[in-house]
Amino acid sequence: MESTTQKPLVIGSRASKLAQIQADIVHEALKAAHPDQAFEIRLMTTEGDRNQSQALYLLGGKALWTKDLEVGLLDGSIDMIVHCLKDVPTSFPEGCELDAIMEREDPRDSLVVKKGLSFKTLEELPDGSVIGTSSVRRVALLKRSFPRLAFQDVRGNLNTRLAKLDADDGPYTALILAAAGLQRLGFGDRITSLIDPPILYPAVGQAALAVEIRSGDTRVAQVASVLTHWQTQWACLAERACLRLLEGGCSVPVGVLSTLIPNETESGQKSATLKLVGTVTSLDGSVHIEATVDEVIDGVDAAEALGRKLGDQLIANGAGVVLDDINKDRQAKQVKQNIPVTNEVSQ
Ligand SMILES: NCc1[nH]cc(CCC(=O)O)c1CC(=O)O
Repeated sequence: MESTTQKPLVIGSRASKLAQIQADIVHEALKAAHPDQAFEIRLMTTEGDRNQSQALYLLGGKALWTKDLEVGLLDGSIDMIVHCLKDVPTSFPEGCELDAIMEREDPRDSLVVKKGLSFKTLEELPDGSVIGTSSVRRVALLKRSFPRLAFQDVRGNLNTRLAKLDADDGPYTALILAAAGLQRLGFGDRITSLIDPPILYPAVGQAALAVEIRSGDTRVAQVASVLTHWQTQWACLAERACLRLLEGGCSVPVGVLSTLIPNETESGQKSATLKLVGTVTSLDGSVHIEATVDEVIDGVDAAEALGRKLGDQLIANGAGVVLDDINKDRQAKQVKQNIPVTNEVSQ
């Protein structure tokens, strides 16, 4: 029985503008589904927000963005966390688990050209143009197709990055940003062009929002489950299973393009054909490994098994060498700069 006298459920979120918009999306959907349940949003800054100085590749740790919120989840000050699924590590701290996954928006990355410049596509950019991105996946894949372009780290939330791009004396000609984030933030008009595979394969989980809860909190799990879009959930859990397998000891520029086609079944039992194209690319773009799997699946377990199969295929096709090199490169730089050694990267 739900009643308005029940204590409000607290939705935790980072405090950036994008994170607030995402928390509002979740809040509105939950209110609509549970009119008698009260909710409130609690905003928190995370280590990732506080430390804007170092390259994400070296700083590592997607947990930078999630840990402070997870502490709140575990101490009961919040009941659920809204995340971009892309930023959620593939394994959770003890006591936390992934719950809902919402319908995915456009998973593609986009080119955002500096205001006042008329270039429309990557092809049109002059040699040596500086592309701002902090994602090793984007750098690796773009170096492969556009070795004549230059790449430079850019940090900060989306608003900050766009301001850095447009600054008169700024170094960047263009940024690469997820279309979904720009659209949610109302900056869809800044998308100069969308970048399709095989130029850029999306990051695992890109463009899907997700909710993390306390393990075994059946009440919150039940409340939040209305948010789940099963087609997105199956595809994204498969992608995450692939990434988890590849991370075994190291972290990599991984891209995955998922295509899920629901099957008509007479029994009402859900079923779908899921095709996954996975990529692992060396940091300089010189080695590029691909694999494809395509199967009929009947649930999340089968989705995850298919994701692991994709990971195994990538290893069989030679991804292991790329993974080892990247791991060594990162560790050497971390040691040199006195940064704690970690194995996670920004996607
Ligand atoms: N790493 C930051 C981040 N995490 C999720 C998104 C985009 C929105 C999404 O994938 O849901 C972004 C910005 C970007 O990559 O341009």
